[in-house]
Amino acid sequence: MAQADGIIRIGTRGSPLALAQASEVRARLIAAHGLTEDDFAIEVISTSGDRILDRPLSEVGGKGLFTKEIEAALLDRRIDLAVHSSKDMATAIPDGLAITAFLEREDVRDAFIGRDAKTLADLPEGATVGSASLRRQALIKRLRPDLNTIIFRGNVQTRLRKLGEGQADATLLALAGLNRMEMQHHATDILEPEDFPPAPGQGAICIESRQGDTRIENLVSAIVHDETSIALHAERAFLKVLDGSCRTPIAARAVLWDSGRIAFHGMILRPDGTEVHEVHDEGDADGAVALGERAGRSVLEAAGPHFFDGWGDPQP
Ligand SMILES: NCc1[nH]cc(CCC(=O)O)c1CC(=O)O
Repeated sequence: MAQADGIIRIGTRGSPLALAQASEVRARLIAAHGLTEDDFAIEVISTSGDRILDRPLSEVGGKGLFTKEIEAALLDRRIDLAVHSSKDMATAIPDGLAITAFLEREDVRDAFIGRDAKTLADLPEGATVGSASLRRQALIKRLRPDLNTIIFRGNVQTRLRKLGEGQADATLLALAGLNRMEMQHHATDILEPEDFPPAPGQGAICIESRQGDTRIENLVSAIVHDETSIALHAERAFLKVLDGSCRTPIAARAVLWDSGRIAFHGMILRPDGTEVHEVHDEGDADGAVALGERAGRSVLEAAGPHFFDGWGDPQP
């Protein structure tokens, strides 16, 4: 491709996982278009989610925390495309921006990383699990009400360090992130998604760019993964229906099978794991959004109007 268009500036967070994801996007674009590394600049942007490390995300303002500053850089034209973990993306995208690609999904499952006990079942009564994720805390308490959960913030390396220091007996991390950093040997077990469904979007990288920026849209269209996009549309539609409170633990997994059918599993939980509402449904791939919305409405209805009471104010 001719370089008259200029350097492609990729915006990313600075964590090792974020940088690995940005390099993967760059490598895929290089392979798809015969470009070289010199055609790209990787701009590291610090986000509030990287700076505020002493509070759970749900208290600081939820999902936008890992994306707001990067989206501002897109709107200011300091970068041309942003690489995100889909799991960190709010369902509302700022005016003028759009998700232009979902890449092929990595493993969607959560990994268990234990110090002495190698599996969740083997943890002794009253053991402590570190996690910043409301979903993981609630799923743990549902399966093991005797366990204590403490907040583990920071990037993957920080959390593994805290575990190594003995601040908890175990932690959970997305296997996708460990795989991308070639750190999968830290996992002592893998949690099955039927018992331990992932966060909507887990394991999938997405690219965000300015609406109408056809240079970037054309470039990234070559690396879009259709099946992942369909699954993500269903999972994000489910999330959007439930978005009233970012303190709600929400899990969802859409799987494509039999050329064009989607199997959908969604769940909402009370943060202490004592109440769970889940849905299994299926539908055609071309109705992915409708399937996710229907599943979202069905768990909302099962949960009833008071399910969300008493967890603090919904985020704006
Ligand atoms: N908020 C942190 C975050 N965002 C995405 C991932 C994992 C990678 C992915 O889901 O694609 C992680 C770390 C983790 O949960 O272990």
